[in-house]
Amino acid sequence: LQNTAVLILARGGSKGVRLKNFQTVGGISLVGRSILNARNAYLEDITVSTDHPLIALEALKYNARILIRSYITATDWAPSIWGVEEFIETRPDVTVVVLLQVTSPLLKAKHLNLALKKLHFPKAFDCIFSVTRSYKLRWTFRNETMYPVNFNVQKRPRRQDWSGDFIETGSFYIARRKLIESGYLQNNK
Ligand SMILES: CC(=O)N[C@H]1[C@H]([C@H](O)[C@H](O)CO)O[C@](O)(C(=O)O)C[C@@H]1O
Repeated sequence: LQNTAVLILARGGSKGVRLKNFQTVGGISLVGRSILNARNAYLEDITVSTDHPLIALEALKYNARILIRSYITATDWAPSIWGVEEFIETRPDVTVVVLLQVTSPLLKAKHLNLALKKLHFPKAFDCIFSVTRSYKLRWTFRNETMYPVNFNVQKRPRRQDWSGDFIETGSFYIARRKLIESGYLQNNK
């Protein structure tokens, strides 16, 4: 049986927008929105990992659990996986982690549910994350030269010629414990 937990990483020290995770969209804070999104997807085990008292209070207001984030995992240079690893260390019972990013407040509970179903069917996948399909033809600039990234200039694909690229939306990352324990949120399985 799977023990699915939602994790929301919401540190206080955001660089771009001050106390970003506490900012509101339509009168509800980003942290609050993530918690409500999880709950609307029938996920009850919700933890907000933070290093900031105001964010912790906000999370409590929505009846989420709090994890006091360590200094290291709350720094500017810490990747999310560190915060996820810190969380599962405190929760040996958890087998699946749903990482919700507060920067995607418009996530639909329906999509989160579909993703969770996909984790188990048609087979047991290690991870599921949110992407959008893109047919945009991309170029990169390296060593003073432009290079096509995802197509061949001599054989430019038409939209109907290929299945496109998948771009992470950053909305959610679902991963099984064993994958996280190996140090990653994603693989191709
Ligand atoms: C799970 C994860 O890796 N989250 C990372 C996200 C996603 O890569 C991005 O949302 C994808 O669109 O980007 C950051 O917010 C960023 O670059 O500032 C850092 C954060 O650690």
